[in-house]
Amino acid sequence: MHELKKARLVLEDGTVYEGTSFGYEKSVSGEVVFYTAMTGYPESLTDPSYKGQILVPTYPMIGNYGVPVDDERDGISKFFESDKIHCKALVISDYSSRYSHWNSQKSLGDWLKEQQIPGLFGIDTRALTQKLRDHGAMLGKILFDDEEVPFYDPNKDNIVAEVSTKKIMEYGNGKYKVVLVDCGVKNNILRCLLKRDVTVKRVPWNYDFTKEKFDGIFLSNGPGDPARCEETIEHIRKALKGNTPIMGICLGNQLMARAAGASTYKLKYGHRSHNQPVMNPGGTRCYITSQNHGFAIDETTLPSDWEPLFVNVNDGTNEGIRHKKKPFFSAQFHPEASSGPVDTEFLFDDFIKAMEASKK
Ligand SMILES: NC(=O)CC[C@H](N)C(=O)O
Repeated sequence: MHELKKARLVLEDGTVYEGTSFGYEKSVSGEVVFYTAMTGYPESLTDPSYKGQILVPTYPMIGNYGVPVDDERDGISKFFESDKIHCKALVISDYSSRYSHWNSQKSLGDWLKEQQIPGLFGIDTRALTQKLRDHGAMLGKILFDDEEVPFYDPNKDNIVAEVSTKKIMEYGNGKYKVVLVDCGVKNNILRCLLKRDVTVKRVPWNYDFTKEKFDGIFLSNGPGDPARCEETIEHIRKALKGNTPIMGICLGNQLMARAAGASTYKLKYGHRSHNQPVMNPGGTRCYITSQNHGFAIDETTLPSDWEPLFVNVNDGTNEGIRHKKKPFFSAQFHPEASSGPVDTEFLFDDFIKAMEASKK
């Protein structure tokens, strides 16, 4: 039988975990982050917001439902969130080489090999997660044999430029014309817009959309530190002077805040899961949300014409903002939730209503 290869995960504090390779055999480095969702690895691996990160799911059994077929509808992948895997590597506890699902086409290990992404199993991901929770997010590297690679911090680079579309793309033929600023957009944002009678013009992260007329402006999710997206922030700052409705998600929320004059900061270890509770400040209803972020808005720095829209019930951090008078709002969590609970998809309806109201 083919000997399974061993490899090491080395953290910046010197901790070493030994695991067994089930993906591509290549030494890599990035920011090590954990997520506690039980399902959704095809969606998470293809989420451009994980660019530069080594992903650690805490759920112990991964791979058991394989990898879906790569079908398209209207030019958009049906089951993936983008056209490739974006994270640097996957570190898990137990790998299921035998998989079963009506829609599966290949094993997770084969997919990782094809996409040249390393995967390690046999690592105590719960112990690793406790370490990351105590210490905060850490840099790490996966090393094969005697290979050496330097530590790499994705938050120091403008990685949005690497995942954003290089060319302008148009989708749908709906009533509302929306410009989608692609900072690393997840496909489900496109799907959620298109099913609501929208025509989408998808543009690169640094495209000056303020020179054209749209019914709405959409700011996507994306990887890395929002402070690195100065060009996008500059364009949003101009758009905030007008009245065209703007909605933002995750990185889009952070960029909206920075354009408004607020600041963002890095959370100790971030929110990555399917069960993050959020509430409207002073509200009575709780929404369960899907999240994947390491940065957050410092609510105390919001200018007086803005207000918090959602707050995280676990740690009290800000989860969204809105302008007090103009139709601008954004969420730190993922209302498009792929994967994850769909409690907050109504925010897309709110965006449509805002466009409808501003057309009148
Ligand atoms: N999913 C996202 O858009 C993430 C936003 C940002 N990169 C963060 O980690 O906070």
